[in-house]
Amino acid sequence: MAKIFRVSARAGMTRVVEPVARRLLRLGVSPNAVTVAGTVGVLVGALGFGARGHLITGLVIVTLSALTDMLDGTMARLSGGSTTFGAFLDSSLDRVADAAIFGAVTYWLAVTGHHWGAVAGLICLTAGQIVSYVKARAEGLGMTCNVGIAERPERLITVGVGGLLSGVHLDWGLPAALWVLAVLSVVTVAQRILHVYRQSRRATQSADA
Ligand SMILES: CCCCCCCC/C=C\CCCCCCCC(=O)OC[C@H](COP(=O)(O)OP(=O)(O)OC[C@H]1O[C@@H](n2ccc(N)nc2=O)[C@H](O)[C@@H]1O)OC(=O)CCCCCCC/C=C\CCCCCCCC
Ligand SMILES: O=P([O-])([O-])O[C@@H]1[C@@H](O)[C@H](O)[C@@H](O)[C@H](O)[C@@H]1O
Ligand SMILES: [Mg+2]
Ligand SMILES: [Mg+2]
Repeated sequence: MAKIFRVSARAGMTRVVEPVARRLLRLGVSPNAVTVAGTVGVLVGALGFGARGHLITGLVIVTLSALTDMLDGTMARLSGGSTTFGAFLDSSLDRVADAAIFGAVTYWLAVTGHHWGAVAGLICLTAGQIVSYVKARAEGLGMTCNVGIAERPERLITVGVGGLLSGVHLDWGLPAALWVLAVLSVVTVAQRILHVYRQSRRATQSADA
């Protein structure tokens, strides 16, 4: 369900993203520059504003910056210049951005006395990084791992909805969203490990046959 929604959301976003990508390419901006700039934007929004309790300002800056993650790949594809380093940089800086976002909200919850919310934030931070690591490791071993109930867009949107609710003084919003996401992230880790297990078992069976 979330996957179908994501695919159609992505198709819709492409219509907006492509003209911007073409224009940036004409201006001589490289996909790698956009990848780096988007990450710096997330760091400023999350650490400079979110962690200090300016949730709405942080949310706006982080959302605009995180959306550039669709722009860099589109620019690379349009220019026929997708690179191995670009793919590596994109995924690696996504991990930095995710750490800043979940680190920021966890810190803010901890210093404002929402200790159980902070615990959920820590689970989201670590489980989210494991979700990505499991996929990267599987791909490094020649397998695929495009499964899971809480992939990156779902994770960002869920924390974004929580940040929005707490930002308009519904204080339960962020802790509640983080607890939902903590469960979904742990489930995603399990789904991915199971997916890799099945692939490797099939590979062993066909090698034996
Ligand atoms: C209660 C539970 C509720 C759950 C509800 C959730 C349901 C939501 C369902 C769907 C979500 C819809 C999302 C919107 C569409 C997103 C579509 C999508 O799939 O986006 C993925 C992308 C891009 O990913 P990626 O970087 O992997 O792809 P690229 O297109 O860039 O291609 C990569 C390849 O390109 C080449 N390349 C790249 C770069 C480069 N420099 N050189 C290159 O060569 C190379 O070949 C690469 O391999 O986007 C994302 O993942 C970004 C997420 C977008 C969503 C943003 C939403 C933000 C919302 C909130 C922000 C949270 C802020 C919280 C802050 C709190 C307060 C501080
Ligand atoms: O595994 P996950 O974190 O849900 O989602 C991943 C992104 O975060 C990563 O940056 C990208 O390069 C991967 O292809 C994958 O889409
Ligand atoms: Mg990208
Ligand atoms: Mg990315």
